[in-house]
Amino acid sequence: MTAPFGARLAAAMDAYGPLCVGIDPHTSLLEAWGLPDDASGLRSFALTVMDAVGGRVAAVKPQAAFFERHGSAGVAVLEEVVAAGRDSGTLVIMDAKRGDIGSTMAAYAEAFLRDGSPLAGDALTVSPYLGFGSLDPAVDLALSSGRGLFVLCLTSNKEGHEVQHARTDDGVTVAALIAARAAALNADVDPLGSIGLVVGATVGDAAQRTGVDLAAVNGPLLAPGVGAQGAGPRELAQVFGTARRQVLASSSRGVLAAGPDVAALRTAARRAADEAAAALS
Ligand SMILES: O=C(O)c1cc(=O)[nH]c(=O)n1[C@@H]1O[C@H](COP(=O)(O)O)[C@@H](O)[C@H]1O
Repeated sequence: MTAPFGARLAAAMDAYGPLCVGIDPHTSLLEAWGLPDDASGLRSFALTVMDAVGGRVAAVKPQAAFFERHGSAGVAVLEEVVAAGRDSGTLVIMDAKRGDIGSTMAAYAEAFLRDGSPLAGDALTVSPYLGFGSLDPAVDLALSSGRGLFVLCLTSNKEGHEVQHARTDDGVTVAALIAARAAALNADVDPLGSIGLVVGATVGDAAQRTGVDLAAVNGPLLAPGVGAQGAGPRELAQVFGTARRQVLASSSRGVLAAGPDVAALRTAARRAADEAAAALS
């Protein structure tokens, strides 16, 4: 029986530091690495990143869009990344941000969270903006298979405010509602629940302003926005306050820009992990 995702992530963060390396093979990065903008270039890029950081960081987060844009050959590379994560003992957070009505969500859950599916990593990013309850099939399958979810709560982009900071008739913000639903699913789990939230490292004091109680979530907090989007150690410490031990900082371009040299990628990932650890200790 696989241990729950929350426990596996907590152990990985203790061992390697609170950093997730995002695998976002942008056209501009393929070019900078001297690779063609096709499935062969994508494969070389993604497997070089796995070679550099596999077994050395807590998690990797392949961004599905950059694989899907190469069609079925790109999706096959995404499957190889999932397998490489499993082989190296590095957790794979599939960043596909799925969200749909419940009956369709069940099919997404089968694709990304079911044992034996080639696209099933250890966790999946999901969007709750069709209603948190629409995610139930993913919640159920994640919990029963030892996997996790990261539910978008306070995203790193400024356009997210209009939805996430909006208030219900009762005056509660949408973000606070989402955080409370995740907290209920993680109640009493030790050391960390498996239903995490996405809270951008760039959001400043948004958690306080929206009434989101991050510490009460008792689950992992994926914090993208580190590096290329401008957040650093100071922002991490400011945004997360007393919830720091739950945070998994995420950086994609900030690390990937060091490639294609494997040693340079390793050094960049180590530096980012050490900085995150210092900021969140
Ligand atoms: O879910 C995410 O990972 C995510 C949520 C969010 O609020 N903001 C955000 O940037 N992301 C993702 O995190 C990655 C950020 O990449 P960099 O800006 O290059 O570090 C991209 O893959 C985004 O899709």
